[in-house]
Amino acid sequence: MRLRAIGAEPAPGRGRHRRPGRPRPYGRHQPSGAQRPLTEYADHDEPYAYEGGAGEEETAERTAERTTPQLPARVAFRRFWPLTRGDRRWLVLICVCVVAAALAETAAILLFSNLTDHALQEGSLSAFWSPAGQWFAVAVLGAAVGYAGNSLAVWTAERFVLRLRARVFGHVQDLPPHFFQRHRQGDLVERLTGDVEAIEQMVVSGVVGTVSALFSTVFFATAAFWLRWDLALATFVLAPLFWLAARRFSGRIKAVAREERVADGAITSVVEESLGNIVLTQAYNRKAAEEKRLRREARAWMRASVAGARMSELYEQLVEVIETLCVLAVIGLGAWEISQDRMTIGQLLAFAAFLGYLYPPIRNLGQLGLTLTAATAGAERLLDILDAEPAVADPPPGAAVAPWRVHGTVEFARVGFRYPGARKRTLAQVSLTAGPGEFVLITGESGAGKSTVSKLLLRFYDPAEGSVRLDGVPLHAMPLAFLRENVTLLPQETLILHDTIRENIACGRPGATDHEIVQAARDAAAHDFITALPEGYDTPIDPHTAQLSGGQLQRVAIARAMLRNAPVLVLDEPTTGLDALSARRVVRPLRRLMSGRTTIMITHDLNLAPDADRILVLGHGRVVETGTHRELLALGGTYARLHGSQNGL
Ligand SMILES: Nc1ncnc2c1ncn2[C@@H]1O[C@H](COP(=O)(O)OP(=O)(O)OP(=O)(O)O)[C@@H](O)[C@H]1O
Repeated sequence: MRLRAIGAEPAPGRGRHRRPGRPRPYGRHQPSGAQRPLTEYADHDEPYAYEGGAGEEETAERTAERTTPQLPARVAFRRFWPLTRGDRRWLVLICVCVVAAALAETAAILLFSNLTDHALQEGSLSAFWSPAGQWFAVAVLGAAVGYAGNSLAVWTAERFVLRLRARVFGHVQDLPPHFFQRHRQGDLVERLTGDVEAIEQMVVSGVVGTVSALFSTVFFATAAFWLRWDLALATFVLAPLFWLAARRFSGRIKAVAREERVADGAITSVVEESLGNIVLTQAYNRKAAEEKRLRREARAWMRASVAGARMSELYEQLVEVIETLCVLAVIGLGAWEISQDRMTIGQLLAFAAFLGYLYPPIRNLGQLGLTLTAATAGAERLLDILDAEPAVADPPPGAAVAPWRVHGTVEFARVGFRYPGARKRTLAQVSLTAGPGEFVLITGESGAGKSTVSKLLLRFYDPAEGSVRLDGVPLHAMPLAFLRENVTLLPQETLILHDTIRENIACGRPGATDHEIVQAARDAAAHDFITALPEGYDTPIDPHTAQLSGGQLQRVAIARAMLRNAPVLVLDEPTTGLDALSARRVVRPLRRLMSGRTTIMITHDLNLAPDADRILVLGHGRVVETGTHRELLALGGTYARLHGSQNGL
C-alpha cells in the first residue's frame, strides 16, 4: 500500500551500474552498493587498492575533474526544472496520489489500534466487522492510488529523461568540431545516457519523493501526537539524529558520485576507442597496453564504486541503529505507561506502528538530500555540454537573406581565422574566387590551413576577419540549412552511416527515388560492384566493419554527393588513403561529379592539378602562390617543389 519516495531508498550517487534497474519513482528498492556487480570491470587477482604505476598517472585535468564538484544542488535543480514544463499537471496528480496513499496508511493504523483494543482485547467478534471492513476498504483505496501514482510517476520520469536527452543531443549536434576534439566520444556517450538519468533523480523523482516523504512524516507524526502527545514528544527528540547523519555524509557522497560518473565516462571511452582502433591494437601487438588502459580506468571506477557503497552502507547501518534506539525508547516508555494504567496495549501497538512508518520517510528525507547532492555530479557534466556555445548560429528570424537559386560563385575576401583557444592564427589574409563551374585546387604543406578553408566554407566557424561569400552574399546572412544544401562536402574520411548502401546514397537527398539512387550510383561508377553484392543496394554497411574497400566506399560517397546535386562542391583530400589503382578508379566519377559545379578541391595529390582553372598554394595560413598548373611550374616556387617531390623529380 505504501508509496515510497522517489530516490528515497537508493544508496545515493550511483552511475553506470544502476542501469537497467535504475531507480524508478516508487516502490523499487535499490540494490545496496554491496549488492552491485563490483567485479564487473575488476581484476580479481589484483588488490582493491589502486596501485599507481608507470604510465598510470592521471592528468591534472582528470584529477581535477574527479575531485572538485562545484555546483550547488539548488542551482542544478533550477537549470533543469523548466524541462518539466508540459508535465507539471501530472506531477501534481502524482503528488495527490502520494498524499492520498499516506492518508490511507494513517487511517489503516488507527483502525488497527481500534481492532486491537476492542475486537482482540475484549474478544468480541461483533466489534471486529466494522473496523475490519473499513480497513479493507482503505487498503483497496490505498492500492488503487498507489498503482496510479507509481505508474504515472514512472511515465513522467521517463518522459523527462526522453526530453532531456533529446535536448542535450540536439545541442551536441550544433557544437563546433573543436568541441569533439576536446571531449572523448565515450565520455560524451556516458553523459547522454548515465548523467541524463541522474538528473531525472534530482528533478522529477526528487520533487515527488520530497512531497511523499514530507506528507507521510506530517500525517504519521500528527497521528502519533493525537494518540499520545507526551510520548510522541519524548520519542521525537531523537529525530534530529537522522538529519545529522545525512548532513555528515553529504559532501563525501557528492565527491564519490562525481568520481563514479567520470570513471563511467572514461571506461566507455576506452572501450570505444579500443574497439574503433582494433586494427592498430592487433597489428602493433597493443593488446596488453589496451588492457592496461582499461584496467586503470576500471580500478578508478571500482575505487569510487566501493567507496560509494561503503559510504551508503555505513549511512544505512547508522540509521538502523538510531531507529532501534527510538523504538526501544517507545517500548520502555509505553511499558511504564501501561503499568500505570495510562495506556492500553492497542494504543501502544498503534503508536509503535506509527513510529515504524514514520522513521522511513524521515530517513528518506535525509537520504533524498544525499541523492540530490549526488545527482548534481551528473548535472555538472551535462551543463558542461549545454553551456558550450555553438560556434555559429542562424541569422535572426527576419534578418536572413531569402533563398535564391545559387549559381555557385565562392569568394574568400582577406579572410583571417584563429581556432577558439588557439594561440596562433590559422589563416591570414586569404582571398580566393571561384566562379560558377570553376575548379579551384588548394594545396600546400601539411598544417598550412587547407582543411580550415573547407570548414569556413561550410560555416563550421565564422572568420575573425574578412568574409566568405556565396553568390556575393556573406555566409552568416543566410540560413545554415540553405548554405549546406548548396555546398556539398566530401570530407577526408569517408562518412558512412550504419545502414544499407541504398540509404547511404539516399541520405544525399531525402525523398530521392530508387531510379535516381541507381543513376547516381552509375555516375559514381558504383553500380556494378553494388549489384555484385548478394544483397545489392540493400547490403548493410558500417563505418568499421564495411565489406567494401576504401575506394568503393569513396564511390558510394560520390554517389551521395551526385544525388545531392549542389552547385558548389568541396572535396577535402578525395583520393587520400587510396592506393594508386583505387585512386584512378575514383578520378573518373569525381570528374563527372565536378562537371558543371564550382569545385574547391583541397589536396596533396596533384594529379588533377592540370585540370584546375586556378591553383592556390597555402603556406602557414597565407596564400603564397596562385596561378594555373603551367604558370606555377614555370614560377619554380613552392608548387613546383611539391609537384616535383610527388613525381620523384
Ligand atoms: N580545433 C583546432 N584547434 C586549434 N588548432 C587547430 C584545430 N584544428 C586545426 N588546428 C590547427 O590549424 C592548422 C591548420 O590545420 P588544417 O587542418 O587546416 O591544415 P591542413 O593544411 O588541412 O593540414 P593537412 O594537410 O595535414 O590536413 C594546424 O596547425 C592545426 O594544428
